[in-house]
Amino acid sequence: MADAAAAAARRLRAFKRWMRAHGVVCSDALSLDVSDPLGVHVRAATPLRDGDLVATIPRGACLTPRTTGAAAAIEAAELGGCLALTVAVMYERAQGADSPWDAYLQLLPDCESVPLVWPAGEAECLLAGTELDKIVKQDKEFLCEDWKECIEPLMLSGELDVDPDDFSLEKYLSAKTLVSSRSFQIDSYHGSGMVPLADLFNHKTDCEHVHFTSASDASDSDGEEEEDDRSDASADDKPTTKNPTSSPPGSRANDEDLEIIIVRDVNEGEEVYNTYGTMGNAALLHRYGFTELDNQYDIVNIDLALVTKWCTSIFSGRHTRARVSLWRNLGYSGCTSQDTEYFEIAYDGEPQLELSILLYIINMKPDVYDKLICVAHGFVSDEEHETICNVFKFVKATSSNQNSEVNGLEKLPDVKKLLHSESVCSALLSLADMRESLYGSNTLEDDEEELHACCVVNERKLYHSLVLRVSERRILRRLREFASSGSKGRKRKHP
Ligand SMILES: C[S@@+](CC[C@H](N)C(=O)[O-])C[C@H]1O[C@@H](n2cnc3c(N)ncnc32)[C@H](O)[C@@H]1O
Repeated sequence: MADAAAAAARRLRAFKRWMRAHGVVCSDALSLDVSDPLGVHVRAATPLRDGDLVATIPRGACLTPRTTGAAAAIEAAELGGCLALTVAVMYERAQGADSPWDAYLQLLPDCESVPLVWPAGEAECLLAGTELDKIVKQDKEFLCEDWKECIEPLMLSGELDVDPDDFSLEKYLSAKTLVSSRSFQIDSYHGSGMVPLADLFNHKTDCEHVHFTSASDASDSDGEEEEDDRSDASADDKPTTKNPTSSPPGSRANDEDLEIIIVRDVNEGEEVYNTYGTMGNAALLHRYGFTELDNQYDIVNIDLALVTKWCTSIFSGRHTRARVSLWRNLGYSGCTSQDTEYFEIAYDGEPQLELSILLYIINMKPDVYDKLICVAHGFVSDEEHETICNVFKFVKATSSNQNSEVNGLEKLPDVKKLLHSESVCSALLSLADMRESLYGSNTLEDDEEELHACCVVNERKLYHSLVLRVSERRILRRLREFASSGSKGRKRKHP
């Protein structure tokens, strides 16, 4: 333990020398704390005030596909985005002490503990039923393909003169985890890169203390991400330096330094946080290997396939297909990712509007449905809730079971109120149960108890996967509360 602490302190001293040699200026007001085995923390050595400039970093000090010794080979192989940066990181790591970034790279972990590099059996078991269950398996498949198609040929071409062990699939996945958890969009010339010092700040949702910006930053606008890696599910959330679009793509580098500026006061001794974006726990664990308790951006998804499974357990397959088709003809769809269509359940348990509308249509009485399909095309509007308003009005006019609440129906809250019907809520309760069953036989209370007893330092994978499971299952509990409030005291009837 003492040896590990001494080695960490040595690496930090070497990094500080490296910063001085490369023109990276870090204010004495920031202290870099390497005493935690889980990683570096940046702290305030003295009180920090909004507007304080605490560091400047020359763009040339950043490790990018342009600045690496492998730049020519990367360009010749026409690698772009995340793949190009991952090759740059692998190449510089392979150079060891000869790499200009050696002291910086030595400060980084071998890999970030994201599910991509968890042993396959462990990932399967720990993530069963969660939002990451399928994604991690797909990631691995895509990255293996990328390695076979791009990295192996580059290595075999001899252009880089590297030891094949340094470009193995395992090393590729490790470098990829660093790129996914630490890279920034710098500017259109450098693209995405590793920014020494800037990548030492940890994340806190909606409570960051620092912003990264360039010296001539006038526009204060985030840059466009040049991202071609299909497995990089949350590329939108990547932290960016500000004003990166000031030079056109492919033009010469902008030589202004990147700056780190305080945007929220920090007391002496407190940790100085950045934000990596507004992300739920699934995205945080997927990309960065950690989670946050009580994360307001958490969601849980219900696949359309689960909805149709529920529907066919009550109605016929024909009924299911016809109702989904009417829903689509009214202009509705779910969210899509790769080959899956799904609906989001928000942190507070509220289902995505499109899901409630689908359940409403599924439960519609056959005679009303038969009349509606003939006129549905005329109801479609650009305003999603206007379409469903038209449907409500039609149902009211057609159905014997007239609903006076339809009068004056204009705003989204009115629509939501009508969708909070007995039949929709009862379907939501069934869907919550079906979604919950994917987690296996443990109850939410079992998971909460296990989380309570779990040590984040010694059982990091278990801890963060439990936070993810518990967060998702609490949302399902809130969905049940939401749905139960809709069915209370009402008689079961068709909409
Ligand atoms: C950009 S680095 C931040 C610096 C990092 N702590 C280090 O040791 O270099 C991102 C990584 O830091 C860790 N991290 C960042 N914010 C965290 C948080 N709020 N809780 C736990 N780990 C965090 C995760 O391992 C993440 O992948």
